[in-house]
Amino acid sequence: MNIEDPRPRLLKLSVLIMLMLTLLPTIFVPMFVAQSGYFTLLGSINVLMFSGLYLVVSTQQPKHWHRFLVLLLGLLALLPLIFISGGVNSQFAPLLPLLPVFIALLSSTRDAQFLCAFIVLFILGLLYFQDDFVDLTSEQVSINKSRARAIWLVLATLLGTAFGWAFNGTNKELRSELTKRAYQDELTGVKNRRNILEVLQSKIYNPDKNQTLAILMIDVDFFKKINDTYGHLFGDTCLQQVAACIADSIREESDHVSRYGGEEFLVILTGIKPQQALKIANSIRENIASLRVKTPQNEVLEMTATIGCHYTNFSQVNTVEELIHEADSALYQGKQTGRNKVVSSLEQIS
Ligand SMILES: Nc1nc2c(ncn2[C@@H]2O[C@H](COP(=O)(O)OP(=O)(O)OP(=O)(O)O)[C@@H](O)[C@H]2O)c(=O)[nH]1
Repeated sequence: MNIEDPRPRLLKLSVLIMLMLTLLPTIFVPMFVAQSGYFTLLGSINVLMFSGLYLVVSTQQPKHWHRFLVLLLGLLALLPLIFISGGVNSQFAPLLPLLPVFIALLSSTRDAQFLCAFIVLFILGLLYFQDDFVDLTSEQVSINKSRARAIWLVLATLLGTAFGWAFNGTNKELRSELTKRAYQDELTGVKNRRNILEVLQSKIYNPDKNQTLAILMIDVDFFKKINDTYGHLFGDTCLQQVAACIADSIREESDHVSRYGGEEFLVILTGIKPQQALKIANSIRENIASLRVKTPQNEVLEMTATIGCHYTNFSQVNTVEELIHEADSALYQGKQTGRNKVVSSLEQIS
């Protein structure tokens, strides 16, 4: 359960930006500036590469290797242009520090770090072998100026990578906080209603149809009276204790507990036999009944809960609503017939 990953959308947008960044200068720059035909040739090849890439990322489901393709084509587009236009003095060289930022946002911090190391070595190599390249711009630049530009390019690349790194760290924290808030009940820390409904939904629509399940709808008895007598804050403390008590009574690996709303909790027990389900339901009821909560007046409060239990098999379930309705009906029956009991669709006990 996770918030949607924005990177596939970012990837598509980035490829579109790269396409525009190659298409527009290839068309318009020759209209205003006299330059070698090689630039137009390389520009046209880049336009073709990015058009193809845009087609791939916009027509296919996002795949991990798309990000590497973007990285590879980005380098293939940029490096030859830099080679023929003056190395570290090229007008394209300032685009190099942007690449690790792009890759950090589109792929991962680790990929950005690798790319950063590659670009730094590339810049140093450009400076070292400066005189061995053909510079089609024929611009004369002193060695001191070239060194200064190389230093600034290296610094900008390192800073760009550090920015991507920091951004990804913060983004990861925010996303996990957002996921937690979206799926966890703030008061009790157990799953919230949305979360448990998604768990049920996924179990109904995914295979393993022969798996059995029991749905327990648990409602604290006379909770309004607790609130009215001791106040809402104390009521909240009681709900926290009940939630913890239910969580302690179920099997961590196969069962789920949620606060369905107000003083109502929904529990899912999976891959379980009917008698086991009733045993767990009953132990939850007994454990809640044995809770002792100290009131603000230093009294000791005892609580009870009524539990509606519906037992079935995923092959017999069509909708989540149908399941909830069955457990709700059993709970209603329990409330009508005295509370502090488990009422099951299989049999009634205690
Ligand atoms: N403290 C607290 N109270 C809540 C919360 N959500 C719902 N309630 C209260 O829970 C009470 C539910 O009352 P009722 O639905 O009448 O049920 P009940 O008093 O438990 O009676 P039965 O369910 O019939 O046994 C109401 O007073 C709500 O205000 C919450 O988050 N905190």
